[in-house]
Amino acid sequence: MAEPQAETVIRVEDLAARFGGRTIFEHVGFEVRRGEVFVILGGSGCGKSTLLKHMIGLYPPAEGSIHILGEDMGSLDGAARTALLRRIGVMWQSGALFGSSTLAENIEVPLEEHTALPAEARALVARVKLGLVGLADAAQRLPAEISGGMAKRAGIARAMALDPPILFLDEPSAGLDPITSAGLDALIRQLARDLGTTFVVVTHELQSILAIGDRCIMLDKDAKGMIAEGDPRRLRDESENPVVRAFFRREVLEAPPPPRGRG
Ligand SMILES: Nc1ncnc2c1ncn2[C@@H]1O[C@H](COP(=O)(O)OP(=O)(O)OP(=O)(O)O)[C@@H](O)[C@H]1O
Repeated sequence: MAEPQAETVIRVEDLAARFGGRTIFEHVGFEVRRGEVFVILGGSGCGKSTLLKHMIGLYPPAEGSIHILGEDMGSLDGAARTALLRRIGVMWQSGALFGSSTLAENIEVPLEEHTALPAEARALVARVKLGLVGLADAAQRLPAEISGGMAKRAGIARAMALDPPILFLDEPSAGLDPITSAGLDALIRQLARDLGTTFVVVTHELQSILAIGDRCIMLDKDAKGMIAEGDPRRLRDESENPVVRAFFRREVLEAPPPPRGRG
């Protein structure tokens, strides 16, 4: 969990996203602090992925600004922009591994692209990163030979290859069963705690939000913007916004039943 006064590593101010004149959201503003797991949540189509893509510089803001590690994303170009982008890691929903390369080779790709490390050092870094996500024994396997949960872990290991202080995860639980998803949540918390990595996680999985999120924001399609910000457990218990309450309650009802045969 982040220190109360931890440094701000991301500052989003009055951000608007529009496509062809259509507003997806506007007046979005929040801060992410070093070492916390920050969750972007909301129903389908509210703009979670669009916000993430703005934060990693894939889309220019229609209005407003995004500062990452003190740098204004919008004002950087060329080498300064590349240098900043190297300091953030991204794991896309699918894991997006290269199918014909082993897991170790997958992790070496960003090292080959962005560093002058010799082959033995790259191999060593790949082993360390796979060890961090519990895949030390799977280094020589191909993506087709591993489970969905392992592919997500490998995707996180690859996103960590260059030791970024901030990691963005797009729907990490998508396509996973509840037990595998809970294991991934535990890994995310462990990495945040042990390495001090800041996580920004896009998800609409309530169990994950409550398990990993120090703080969150909730986007809403109808409001075209943010409708809540804060500790997700407090929002669940105390929010007076009916949409926020419905979001948490609906999904609680959809959660799997507790195991039978106890008590
Ligand atoms: N490049 C784009 N051009 C035009 N419209 C886009 C583009 N990217 C996203 N949109 C639109 O923005 C809206 C929000 O999409 P987005 O994928 O960000 O939502 P989301 O909250 O991540 O949804 P989900 O949970 O279903 O993935 C959608 O209506 C989508 O069609």
